[in-house]
Parts: sequence; C-alpha cells; structure tokens
Amino acid sequence: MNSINPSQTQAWQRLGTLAEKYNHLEIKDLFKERERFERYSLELEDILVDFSKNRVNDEILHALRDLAEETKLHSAIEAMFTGKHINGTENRAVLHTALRNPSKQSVYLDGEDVMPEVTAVLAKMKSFADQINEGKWLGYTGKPIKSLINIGIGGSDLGPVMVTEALKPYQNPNLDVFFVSNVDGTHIAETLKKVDPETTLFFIASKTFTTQETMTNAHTARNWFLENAKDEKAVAKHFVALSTNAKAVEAFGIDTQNMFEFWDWVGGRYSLWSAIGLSIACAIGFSNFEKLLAGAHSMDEHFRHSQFNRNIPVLLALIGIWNTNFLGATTEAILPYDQYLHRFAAYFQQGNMESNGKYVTRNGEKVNYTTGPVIWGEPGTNGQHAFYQLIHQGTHLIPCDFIAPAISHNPIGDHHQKLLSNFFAQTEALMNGKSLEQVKAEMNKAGKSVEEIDKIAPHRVFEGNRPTNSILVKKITPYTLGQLIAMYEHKIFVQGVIWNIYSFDQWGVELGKVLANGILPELAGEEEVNSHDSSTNGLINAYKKMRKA
Ligand SMILES: O=P(O)(O)OC[C@H]1O[C@H](O)[C@H](O)[C@@H](O)[C@@H]1O
Repeated sequence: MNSINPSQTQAWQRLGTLAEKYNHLEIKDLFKERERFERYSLELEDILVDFSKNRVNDEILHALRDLAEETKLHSAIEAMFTGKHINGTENRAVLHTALRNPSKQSVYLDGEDVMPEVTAVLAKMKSFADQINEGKWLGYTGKPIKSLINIGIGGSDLGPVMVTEALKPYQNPNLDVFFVSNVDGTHIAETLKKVDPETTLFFIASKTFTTQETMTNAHTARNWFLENAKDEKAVAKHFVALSTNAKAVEAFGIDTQNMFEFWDWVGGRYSLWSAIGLSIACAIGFSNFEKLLAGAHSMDEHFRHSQFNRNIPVLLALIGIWNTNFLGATTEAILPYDQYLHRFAAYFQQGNMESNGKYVTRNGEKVNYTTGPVIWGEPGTNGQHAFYQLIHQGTHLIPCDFIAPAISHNPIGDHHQKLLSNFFAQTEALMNGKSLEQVKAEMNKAGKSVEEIDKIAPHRVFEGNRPTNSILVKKITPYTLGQLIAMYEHKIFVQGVIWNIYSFDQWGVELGKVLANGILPELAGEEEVNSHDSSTNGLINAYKKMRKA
C-alpha cells in the first residue's frame, strides 16, 4: 500500500478550513433541511444506519470523500480483497473476507486459490458441529458432550464470546458454553467446577499455539481431565485445537485429526469467521454459523462495490475521522440497546484499538495527527444510569454509536418499547440539549423561586450538539450480526488506510509480554530482586514478603 500522509492532502487542508468555518455548526439547525434524515441515512437489507445527527453538511462530507480518494482508498480496498500483502510489517495478506465467501469464487494469494482449503476446513467444522449437536460425538465413557469450553485469549476468545452471547436465542439448549481466557487460575478453576469431565469438550483456540495464557490454561485443563479419565487416549475425544501451528498442536498432544486449521492471512481479531469460530458453530449449529458468514459477506459486497457516498462502512469511517481529527474527539462509545450484545463493545475494543492504536506511519515516521480512538461502551439502558452524565454534560466530546433491534427475542410486556424509547430519546437529547431559557421557563412553571432558579438552572443546562450515529436493525439474527461485525471491521480498515498506519499488526502488545517472561523466573524463591528500577524491585520484593503469610 502507498504511504500517503493524509495531513499533506488538499482535502485535509480543506477540512481544516471547514472545521473553522463551521465552528458553530449546530446539528439541530441542520434539521431545518427537511430531507436531512432521508439524505443522511443508508439502508442495507434489514439494517438502517442514520448518520444525520453529526456535525457534518454536504461540503464537509464532500471533502471527506475527497480525502478518501486522495489517500487511495479504492485501491486499498481492492488490495485487501485480492490478497495483496497489505500487512506490511509482517508481510502478510489480510483475507478474512475469503472465509465468508459463499460463492466459493477463487481468491488468489500469491497465485494460489485459498478457497479449496477454506471450503475443506468449513466442511470439517460442519461435520464436527453436527456430531456435537446431534449428540453423536461421545466422550470417553460413551456419553454425549454437554459442555463446551473455549480456551483462548484476545482474538481467540473475544469473537467467540461476543457472538455466542449475542446469539444465545439460537443456542442448542442441550449445550453449555464456557470461555476461559485469563491466566488467573480463578478463571479456569471456577469454570471446571461447573462441568463434568465425561461430557466436556475443550477447544484450545490459539493462532500461534504459543500464547502463555492459553497454553497454561490448556495444560491445566488437560491435567484436570486426565486426573479423572486416567487414560491419555481419552484426550482425543475431549480436546480439539483451532490453530495455524500444526507442530505445536502435535507437541501439546492433540491429534492433528482434531485440529481445525486456519492461516497466517487471518488476523487474530478478525478470526471468528475461521476455525476459531468452531465453538460458535457448535453452540448455535452450523447452518446458523453459515448465516453469520453470509451476513458478513453481504456487508463485504456492499463495502467493496458501493460508491463512497452510499457506502456504510466508508461513511462511518469518514465521520469518525471528522470527529477525531477535526473536532478533537479522542474516544468513541458503542452503546447497544440489546442485552445479548453486552460484549459487542468489548469485542471492538480489541478490533479497533489493536488495529488502529498506532503512532507510526506506513513510512516508519511518527504521525502528526490523531489516530485510533479509545473504544468503550456498555448496553443501554445500564450505561444511562452510570456514565451518560459525562456524555451529556462532561468536557469531553464523545461521539456515540447507538445500536438497537426493532424486534426483541424476548417480547415481554412493554419492555422493548421502554428500551427503544430510551434509544430514541438519548440521541435526540444529545443533539438538542436544553438551553438556559428552557430550564428557567420550566422551573418557573414549576413554581420555583427566582433565587432557586438562579442557583440551580445552570446545572440543568445541556449544551447538546453531541454527535451520534443510530443503527437500527430489524432483529439480531446470525445474518444481521454478521453484517454488523463486518461493518465495523471495514470502518476500522478505512480509517487505518486514511491514517496511513498498518492496521493488521500488533507490535504494541509485545513489550509487556517479553518483560513478564523476564520477571517470571525472578518470582521463584525468596531472593531479593535488584535488577529493575526501585519501584519494580520494591513491588516484587513486597510481593515476595506478602505471599509468605
Ligand atoms: O491466538 P493467539 O495466537 O493465542 O493470540 C491471542 C492474542 O494474543 C496476542 O497478544 C495479540 O495481541 C492478539 O491479537 C491475539 O488475538
């Protein structure tokens, strides 16, 4: 991919000028144009994305699209879909889109079609998931599997957790699904208390099969299992591996027959579509897993072929760049009004922050502009009673994505209408705010004294003009969830292209890992440690004293 400094483009300069010119732009005033909602919202099948409540007008959007052109977004999109090595620091292609390519049309990587391998692993996953679901895969005492435990971390955990939680209504009721990620022994200990070795299947999910946390948990699981089964041969019925590293899988003692492969061109945080998704496929059944892939594919097609002014991921990315680089936002909240999506923001915390949390350009220089925002969020309405105060009246500008399904999986009484009334009210309130005059008039009407009005009214003022996107989905199904995930994946990709950074490596997580490996042997024994700064030495030595008690 080319290295183009976005801040050197004409569009960037123009956007800077527009930011000054429209310094006082009020979102609510933009709605004087009656067609704004129609013009500033897009639909793809059962998903409606309304980006009208942003501080943007046609001139700004135009300049943002020019920025995409000047930074060669078109050719970057094609480079990704056609297997070019766009992950420059690891010299790898980025082809998660090939994993969800139902037409099986060839996708070439260095002259070789990857689709036959993709199709073969999917067929193996289907056969396995079917056996689990039909109760035909039997444990070492001949009983069907009842509990699935995925052991993985980062991209080998967050995707499967998020999706199985989001699609709980589709889950096979005969199966319990657990996820163990933390190296803290509590995570595996508490999980193993809930399961029976005779009916438990472990997925050891790790792209590299070397990750400390996952390997430690996997060995603990294996020991626990063997204490009960007392027969090494039984391991084959209870442990499968999801990995790119066949040698390490074999060395761990998992038969490669029980290995579900994927490839280095699948980034960890983009891997739920690959063999890493086997726990999902088992939990919700393979046909639902296929629908998830099909949904993602529909977003891929939309993204690859739609013009930028009708392209949902491109527009979300461009508006994000406007908020970040021209309005000074440093964070974005993802707020799903759906309890099943309670891990959605956590999932895109990795997706976004590990991808675009970079300060070095594709040229190896330090950027002179802001890159990836801090991503966070919780389901509505819980968030409203916790942190929305700061979104409404704090000093930070926090652009928010509000996501809600029109149809609930649990239509009990008026719960869903109440939930959705909050979903609609919040973006309206964030836009309109409440002026001092309004507050005073209200208080006056309520019979408050002039003194009280003067004292309290300023605290009840909302500036408003807080930007939001609303994403309304007919229903959260495997298909629409696939679309939503792919939508955010492509948004992240577009922003990485424009920011001129490599979105598919993650060197930033290495340093801490290396240092932890250095410290681990120092924690053995009673000897005082002196090899670090005085704070680190002091902490380690205090720990050694404390643990004696
Ligand atoms: O799948 P694994 O190789 O075990 O890697 C698990 C995770 O660990 C790493 O530290 C990376 O930061 C993540 O991108 C990755 O998803």
